[in-house]
Amino acid sequence: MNPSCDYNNDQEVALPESNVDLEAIKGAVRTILAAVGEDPDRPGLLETPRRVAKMYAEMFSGLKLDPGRHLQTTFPETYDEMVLVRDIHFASMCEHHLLPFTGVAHVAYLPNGKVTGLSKLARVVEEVSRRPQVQERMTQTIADLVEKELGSKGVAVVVEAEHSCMSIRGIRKAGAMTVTSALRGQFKDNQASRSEVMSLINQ
Ligand SMILES: Nc1nc2c(ncn2[C@@H]2O[C@H](COP(=O)(O)OP(=O)(O)OP(=O)(O)O)[C@@H](O)[C@H]2O)c(=O)[nH]1
Ligand SMILES: [Zn+2]
Repeated sequence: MNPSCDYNNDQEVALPESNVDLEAIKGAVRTILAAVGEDPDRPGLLETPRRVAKMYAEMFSGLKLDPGRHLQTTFPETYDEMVLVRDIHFASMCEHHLLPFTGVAHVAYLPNGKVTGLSKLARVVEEVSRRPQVQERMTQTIADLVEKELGSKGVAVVVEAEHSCMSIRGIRKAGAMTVTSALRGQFKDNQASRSEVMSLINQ
């Protein structure tokens, strides 16, 4: 770790202190540049290791955070119908190729005596997305956090994403969308609830 890094003062994005080892990433990027036949010391590439290190600090900023903490802001409410926040945009990193997968998450829950702030559901998606992972695990992680922290009677999470490891390399199928879902409680067990949430998500 490099606790003395000054990237935390960057205006673009607030990063948790020392969430990655910036110096190690810079060294690794130099090695990769040399390995692909580039000259890491040519002027156009001199700043690239620093930029890439900063990018990874941002893309992996959720690794050491507990996204569940956002859901601890709750308000007692008797409202017991579904709450759905649709189209929460995210960018995550596929753990197989370290290439982005991007798309939207839809998060629904059935309150159990309390509701959380709507932005907190988006904060959970944002923070969970900032890790290297597969889409299936990201989907489950969000559902598990909402179920655990809110004690919800039902949770449904649907994630739709395009994986650049499938669109710009390999099989090169741009536009192919991957859809994953995680259902908990009533949304899993009750056919009518499940149909209702899925039809609202797909509207
Ligand atoms: N299930 C799942 N697979 C993913 C995800 N992101 C990437 N992959 C897949 O991970 C697989 C890795 O397969 P490998 O055969 O080990 O790697 P590869 O030779 O680079 O595979 P190709 O992409 O087919 O060229 C690929 O099929 C990717 O499409 C994800 O979020 N979930
Ligand atoms: Zn991949």
